[in-house]
Amino acid sequence: MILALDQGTSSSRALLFDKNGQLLGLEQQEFQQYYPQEAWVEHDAEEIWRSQLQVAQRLIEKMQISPQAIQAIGITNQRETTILWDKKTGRPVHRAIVWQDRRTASYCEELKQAGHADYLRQHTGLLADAYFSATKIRWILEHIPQAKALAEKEQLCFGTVDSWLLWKLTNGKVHKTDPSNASRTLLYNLHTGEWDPKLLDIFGIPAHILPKISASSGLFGHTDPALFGAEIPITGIAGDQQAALFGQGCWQAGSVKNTYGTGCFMLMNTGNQPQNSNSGLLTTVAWEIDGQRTYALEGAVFVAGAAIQWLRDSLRILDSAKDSSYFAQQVEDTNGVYFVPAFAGLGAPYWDMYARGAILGLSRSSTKAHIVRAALESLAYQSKDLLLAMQQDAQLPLVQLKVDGGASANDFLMQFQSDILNAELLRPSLQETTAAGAAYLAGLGAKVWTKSDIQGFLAKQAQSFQPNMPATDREKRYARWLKAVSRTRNWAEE
Ligand SMILES: Nc1ncnc2c1ncn2[C@@H]1O[C@H](COP(=O)(O)OP(=O)(O)O)[C@@H](O)[C@H]1O
Ligand SMILES: O=P(O)(O)OC[C@H](O)CO
Repeated sequence: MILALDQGTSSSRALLFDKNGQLLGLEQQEFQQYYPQEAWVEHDAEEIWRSQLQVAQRLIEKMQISPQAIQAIGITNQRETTILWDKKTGRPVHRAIVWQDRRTASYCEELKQAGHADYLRQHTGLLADAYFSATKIRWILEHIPQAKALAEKEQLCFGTVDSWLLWKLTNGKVHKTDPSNASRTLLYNLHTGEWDPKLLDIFGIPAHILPKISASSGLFGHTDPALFGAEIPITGIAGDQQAALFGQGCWQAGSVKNTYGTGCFMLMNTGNQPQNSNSGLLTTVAWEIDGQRTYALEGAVFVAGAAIQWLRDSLRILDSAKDSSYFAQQVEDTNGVYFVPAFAGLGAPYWDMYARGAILGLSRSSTKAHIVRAALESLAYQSKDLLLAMQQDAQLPLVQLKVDGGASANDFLMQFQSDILNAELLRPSLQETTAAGAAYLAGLGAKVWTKSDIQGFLAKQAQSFQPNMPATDREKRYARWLKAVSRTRNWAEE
């Protein structure tokens, strides 16, 4: 059996897979989001750890399995989210600064003005944007005196969520990450596969706080026996979007998946060479296995399912995210309402840190159902923005898209997505592809499975959504979406 730990932005999950790659059980726990200031987003790193440990322990108890039966653990995680902790006590020096947090936007402008954007682009495949970890690390070092003092004594550790969980699982024995997570920090050189000294210098980050980088599949360490009653090897780590790419079986160059979670993330496998984007996409490591790195092009949308969460938790017009489908289908269309959920600026392909959310086209006849429908449609429009950029970079027409993530359970959304893209969507029967990807990497790393075993698991039935919207309708709606997006641009610029 393989245990996958899937630490997402909205919840922590633990999933058990049997020797045939079948999902045996799942435990999940949402945790608190903190919004201390406009466009700041934080998590309590201790709560991330507690919730992740609890779901794993609960699952083992519920399934009534012996911890010795777990052959390996795979970790997958929300990426970029930044945690700094005291090496001696293991206590975080600040709340985790979440990937969506925009507090370092003005510093990113300074980076651009200082002429660093080209170096960043060429060596990391990323942009000078508040999304990535480096500017968040710098912010903590500058604003939290304890962090600075610990750094001076070489007693400070940095990690993305994978490293933090690994550290806690091994009781402080292992400080490592994998290339898929490292490639989201703005500190990792895509070509050498190492932390880049010039980037560390630009950001003023000491090298000794960084984790060691190990292949995504292979032994990272063993769990402390006090946690589960056994020393379980941790043999797979990947950022959640790359894990989903792996879990969807997108192993060949040119294959694409889109994940609908808190955000939306479209990734295309580009093979063993990093490919530059001319269309606002990111170049990233997909995974490293057996000394071979695979790369991907990625389009990232910051707010997707989170817009539905906002309707539920802030506006309180939904009892659950699932209900969005019911309300959306109470009306034939949005009656001209467009919802641009740029709560955290706009990611790919716009990269506008100062865009902010808007609901446009309201009239006296607008209802809750129109707004809910517009929110769901915004996930599909944002994904179309990504796909067009990807097609431009890859020079390939895309006819089929593999989909997954929490919001992909919404049939209304999937049909609308297929219509607006004019492409077939394939939703696998196992929707937990992120966790499956982590389990596969761990299973390979522990030599429980071979690649061909995993290919056998992947050949399962998928549900297909076929496009069914007249071209003129599709084009008209998308043109209105682009107009709506243009109205949100640069809103918060000082
Ligand atoms: N049926 C649904 N319709 C629309 N959105 C949904 C639905 N179910 C879940 N979501 C949204 O999907 C997100 C959760 O998906 P998940 O893949 O678990 O996210 P993450 O990995 O980011 O924590 C939430 O933002 C939630 O609002
Ligand atoms: O938690 P998710 O699934 O929304 O994924 C978050 C991404 O990894 C952020 O880059």
